[in-house]
Amino acid sequence: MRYQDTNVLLKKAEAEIVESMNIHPESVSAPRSSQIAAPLGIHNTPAEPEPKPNLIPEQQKVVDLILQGHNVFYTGSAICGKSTILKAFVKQLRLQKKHNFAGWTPDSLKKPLDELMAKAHGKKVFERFDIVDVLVIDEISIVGNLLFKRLNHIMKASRSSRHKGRLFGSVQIIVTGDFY
Ligand SMILES: Nc1ncnc2c1ncn2[C@@H]1O[C@H](COP(=O)(O)OP(=O)(O)OP(=O)(O)O)[C@@H](O)[C@H]1O
Repeated sequence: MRYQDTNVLLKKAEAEIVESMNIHPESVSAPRSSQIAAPLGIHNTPAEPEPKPNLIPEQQKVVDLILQGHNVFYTGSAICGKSTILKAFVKQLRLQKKHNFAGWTPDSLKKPLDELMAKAHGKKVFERFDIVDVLVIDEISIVGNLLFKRLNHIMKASRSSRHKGRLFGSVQIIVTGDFY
């Protein structure tokens, strides 16, 4: 989006300069256009990745609560900065070597509960479940209540004895998304 905007600006600036210099637009070749644009500080180079924005206090507060280990649900209208929060705390959790991936796909959860329970007791999945510290669920508006309940059920049953029976097997739950 930003890259497109830059191109529009570049074209506009070029047209204005061409007009003021009384040059016929078709006679302006590509290399010349970049020479014209450069003095204006507009460069026709590929877009660089956007720098990470500094979090505003509300965003930082959510990140802090998550890093303190709270279960958090945060929401807000489209493009209000939810993913920016997510990227910030996932980065921090990774630095703390916390595991946040249980290895499930949405398809896994379509399977019968018994099958999922049995798998969750299998060595590999069990090990993965057991080391999970944080479960992050994005786009919560498309996650049905039943799926959420099943997930709780399976995690309660599959985590090792010290976490067994506790809500989501004591895994920290972060939920985000919007309903707009
Ligand atoms: N604190 C901030 N300062 C400056 N820009 C920010 C800040 N937080 C977010 N942004 C910018 O706002 C835009 C939208 O942010 P983000 O993608 O995090 O929103 P979102 O709520 O996740 O959007 P969506 O609802 O589409 O998933 C991005 O370009 C992002 O870089």
